[in-house]
Amino acid sequence: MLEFRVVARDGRARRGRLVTARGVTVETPVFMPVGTQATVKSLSPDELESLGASIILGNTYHLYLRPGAERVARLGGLHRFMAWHRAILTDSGGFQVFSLARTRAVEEEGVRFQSHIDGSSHFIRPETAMEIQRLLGSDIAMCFDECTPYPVTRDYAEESMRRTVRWAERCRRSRTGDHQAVFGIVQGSVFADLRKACLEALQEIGFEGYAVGSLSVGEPKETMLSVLEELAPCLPEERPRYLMGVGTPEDLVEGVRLGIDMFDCVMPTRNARNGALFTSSGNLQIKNSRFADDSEPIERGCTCYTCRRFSRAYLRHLFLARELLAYRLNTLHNLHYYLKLMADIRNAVEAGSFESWRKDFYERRSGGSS
Ligand SMILES: CO[C@@H]1O[C@H](CNc2nc3cc4c(=O)[nH]c(N)nc4cc3[nH]2)[C@H]2OC(C)(C)O[C@@H]12
Ligand SMILES: [Zn+2]
Repeated sequence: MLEFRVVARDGRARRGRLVTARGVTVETPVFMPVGTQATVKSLSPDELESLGASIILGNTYHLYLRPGAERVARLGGLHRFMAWHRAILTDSGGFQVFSLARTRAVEEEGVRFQSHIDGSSHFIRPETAMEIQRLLGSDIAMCFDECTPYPVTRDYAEESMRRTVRWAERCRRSRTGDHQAVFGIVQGSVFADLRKACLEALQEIGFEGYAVGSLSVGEPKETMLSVLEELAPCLPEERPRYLMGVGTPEDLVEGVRLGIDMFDCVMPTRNARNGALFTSSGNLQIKNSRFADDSEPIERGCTCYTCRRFSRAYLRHLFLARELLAYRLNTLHNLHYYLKLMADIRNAVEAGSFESWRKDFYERRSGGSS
């Protein structure tokens, strides 16, 4: 059984503690590095641990297609397979089928799609998605849902949300792994009444945590924030609240302000591989020629492995030369930035100084990118 306790509040912001059934403690608010194919790209599990990561995200869709969930189970499950012994949350495939598969057809029974890897045909039912996550052995499994694109008509959003609720019921009735918690995913696009109806239906079914889905799917920032403003306070107080696929550093700050506990996003790792580096005064693009002779670290005062040893000039050289070390050093810095941001946020909420911390955060960023 997943334990969760709110240990401090500051406005709507919450400081919490989540303990998985396997006994791993996750301090919240928390950012989950994305490890789609059983790896957080370019980093070893030891490096992830030294960065302070406590929980990472894996993907049902990808691991089902390759190397196969039964194979991972035969090899001891996902924790053993990737030698990550802290917590793992697996997304159900609901989003990936819609964002990655070559073709897809949604039916009441499930989703028919063609693999983005080799075009092979597949049919995933809610029960299949839960069986895959049971075989992977993640600590938290997500319901199989339909991620609604943006924008959609209200009729489409309602029909899709009702199907997501029926699928959630089937997921709840499915066999799950020992020590595995299941989170429901709230849908309803940008329609507050549909979002609330979905949440009520999911609470009727009963889940260990509640996620907000179908955001960070191309909608304007203010739309995402207004959906959260309305919905977050309705999410059960005593259960973890997870905002899927979010986001930028500012998104994390605003998400915490509105009462969210858990986040995941490809941004710190994907941007690292594209040379976009996060600093407290904004992003910098390392391939920019102004860094050619810059002996400074990415950010002065950053205590990450990369900033303690290497100059911007060296990182630019590696990136332009497409050296593998470029991706590793950039990823180490970006994930350190995200995980340290969340640690600072946890401290601020716990101290009751989140609003003044937030003001400083934006002041530092309005100083323009370094
Ligand atoms: C900023 O990063 C881009 O935006 C996507 C993240 N945004 C996102 N919204 C999500 C919604 C859902 C959902 O409703 N249900 C389920 N089960 N999972 C979900 C996962 C989601 N992730 C990343 O996905 C791509 C790779 C397209 O670019 C990234
Ligand atoms: Zn750094």
